Formats: sequence, C-alpha cells, structure tokens
Amino acid sequence: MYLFGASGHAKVIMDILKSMAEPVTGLFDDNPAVKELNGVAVSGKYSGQELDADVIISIGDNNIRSKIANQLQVQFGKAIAQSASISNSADIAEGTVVMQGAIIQASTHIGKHAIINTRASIDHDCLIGSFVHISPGAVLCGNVQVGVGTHIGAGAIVLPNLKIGKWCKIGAGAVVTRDIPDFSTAVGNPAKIIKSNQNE
Ligand SMILES: CC(=O)SCCNC(=O)CCNC(=O)[C@H](O)C(C)(C)COP(=O)(O)OP(=O)(O)OC[C@H]1O[C@@H](n2cnc3c(N)ncnc32)[C@H](O)[C@@H]1OP(=O)(O)O
Repeated sequence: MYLFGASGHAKVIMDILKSMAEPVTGLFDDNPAVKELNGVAVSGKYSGQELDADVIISIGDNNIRSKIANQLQVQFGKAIAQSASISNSADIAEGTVVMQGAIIQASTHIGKHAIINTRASIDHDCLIGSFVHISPGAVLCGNVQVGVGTHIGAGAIVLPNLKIGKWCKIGAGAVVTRDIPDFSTAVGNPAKIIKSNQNE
C-alpha cells in the first residue's frame, strides 16, 4: 500500500496495515522537510509515476483528501483494523479507513475515502457519504445519513433517522437532535447551528 500524506493519521493507518500484514510500499508527502515517518522513508511529492500497489490518502482534512482523490489516477485500497466490528451486510467503499474498535452495523454503507475513527459507532442502515470523517468515539444511531465531506466531531451523538447534509462540521461532544442542512457548523447539546461554511 502507498500512503499519500505523512501525518499522525498516517501513523495510525500504518499500524493497521501492519496488523493486516500489508506492507507500506511507499509514502509520499508534498512537504520536502518530511523525510521519514515511523521508520519509513518519505519519497517527497508524488509525480504521477505508475504505482505497483494500491493507495490510501492518509490526510485527515476532508476537503484536501477529496481534492487529491479527484486528481489521482490510481487504484485505491482500504485499511480496516482487526479490532473493528463490521456487519457482513455493511459495505465500505475504496480509500476508506476504519480504525481500532470502530463498530459498523447491518446494512450501513460507507462511501469512498471516509475515515471511521477509533471506537466510532455507526449503527444499522446508515448512509455515510464519501470524504466523511466520523471522529473518535462518535455515535451515529440507526438510519442516519451523513452527506459528502462532513466531519462529525469526537464523541458527538446523532439521534436515529436524522440527515446531516454535505460539508457540515458537527462539534466534538454535540448531540444532534434535528436534521442539519448542508455546509452548517453545529455545536452543543442539543446541537445548534452557529455558522454556514458554504464559502470556505
Ligand atoms: C484522532 C483525532 O484527533 S480526530 C480529530 C477529531 N476532531 C474533532 O473532534 C474536532 C471537532 N471540531 C470542533 O469541535 C470545532 O470546534 C468546530 C468544528 C465545531 C468549530 O470550529 P471553528 O469553526 O474553528 O469554530 P471556533 O473554534 O471559532 O468556535 C466557534 C464557537 O463555537 C464554540 N465551540 C467550538 N467547538 C465547540 C464544541 N465542540 N462544543 C461547543 N462549543 C464549541 C467556541 O467556543 C466558539 O464559541 P464563542 O463564539 O462563544 O467563543
């Protein structure tokens, strides 16, 4: 597996790949000052060369991850921690990473290049868009929809049957009790919208 982005997020993905016995074939990063990560040499900026293994974009920022994914003509892989519990009827698209202790229940769909972070819990029949990040310890109850590029903060709770739009930011510890429109930032319990991010 090649990783694009020599970040703290990449370190966690490297641990997961190691537990899957999947070697890290190479690591790219645009920052020439970054020379190595966890003992793996960083090859600098990716210049479009043909790659002999799949790629994961190991960048936590949803917007940057989506821009890079849309530019690359490569095969994408997945990293799924062995300690994650994933229903046989759930499906997870390419480029997505599922961290240690995450739970993904029946009939849930996770889109491309998503991050399901440490001990996040996504219950049955959820629809999680591409480039979403569900942060550590967040809980999505059953039948929740999360739009493309949305970030659910650490420890947030989303009540059942709700729809969170695209490119939203849900604050750490928020309790979402109502649908949230596209591009909103919402915080608190019950979560209130504090801004719209449409122009970011
Ligand atoms: C492995 C890992 O580390 S994964 C990373 C996980 N990361 C997270 O969970 C972070 C989630 N992000 C947040 O909670 C952020 O604070 C956001 C997205 C909600 C808001 O960020 P910003 O847009 O930069 O807003 P900003 O920091 O200016 O705060 C705006 C207001 O909301 C308040 N606020 C910010 N976050 C929260 C929160 N989680 N809960 C309650 N209030 C909050 C601020 O105190 C501020 O209030 P004020 O205007 O009265 O001073």
